[in-house]
Amino acid sequence: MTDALIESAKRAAARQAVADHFDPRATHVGIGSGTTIVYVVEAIKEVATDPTIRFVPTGYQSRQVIIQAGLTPLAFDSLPPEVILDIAFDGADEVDQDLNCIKGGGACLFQEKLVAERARKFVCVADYRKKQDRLLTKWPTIPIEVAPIAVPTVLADLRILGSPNPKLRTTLLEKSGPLKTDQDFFIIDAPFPSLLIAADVAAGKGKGDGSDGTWEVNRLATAIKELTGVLEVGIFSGLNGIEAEAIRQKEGGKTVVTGGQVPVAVYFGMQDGSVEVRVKE
Ligand SMILES: O=C[C@H](O)[C@H](O)[C@H](O)COP(=O)(O)O
Repeated sequence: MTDALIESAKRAAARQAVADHFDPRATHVGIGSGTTIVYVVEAIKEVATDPTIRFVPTGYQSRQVIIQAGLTPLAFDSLPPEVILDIAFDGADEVDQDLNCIKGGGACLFQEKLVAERARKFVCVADYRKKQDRLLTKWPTIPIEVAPIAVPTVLADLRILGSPNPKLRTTLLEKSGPLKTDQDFFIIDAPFPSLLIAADVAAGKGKGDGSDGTWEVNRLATAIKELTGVLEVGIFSGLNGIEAEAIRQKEGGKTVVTGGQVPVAVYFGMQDGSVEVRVKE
């Protein structure tokens, strides 16, 4: 398993995701963070001819990738309230059978969630290492963005929720101290046993509410998000953008539907050079 193989898997997945989902008539496009998104931007650059398209970044690195490609960034908080992104692309650290994702390996989960939820369609691109049936199979921890002053409390609360050894993420050079996010917050990485999907709970594989040591994806995301001091949790679960919009329409636009954070499709670049697409069954 060479680095070159992983990089070409990312590039292949990115090219196919862009070919299938990027419409050159788009006006606003979300661009995520990480190493895989670089190949997405590379592929978009080849087909985006309209200079008025605005690309909404999910943080500092993402903005640099957009600028270096000669595309035009637009800050998330400059988006007029009525504007919905035509599409958002991003990477993922691990994806389960239901397309729930762990994100935040690069500490950008908060802005990534804002952008994903603002998009009509959210599409993820990843290499074969990220394709699993359940979350926390190979990727070891849930990234959680936390207010610095709340770190000791949140660490203690996570242990109570069943995380054996949650840790504050440091920079690569450990002596430089905790890693700071684009919001000047910190990241806690919390391990948990591999997460159940809703069908596992229905099949009696565990309660999924933490009481028997098992957690279902949505329930764990909610439990962590409720801890005071947590800005956002790196579990993207629940509805996708199309499902969230369908509920909004049904309710006459009056109901706030939190969600739309799950991708409509995930493109995995495989070891043999093929690309596998996972969509909701
Ligand atoms: O915070 C970072 C993001 O969630 C990334 O999208 C994720 O870590 C995947 O990154 P990469 O494409 O480098 O594997």
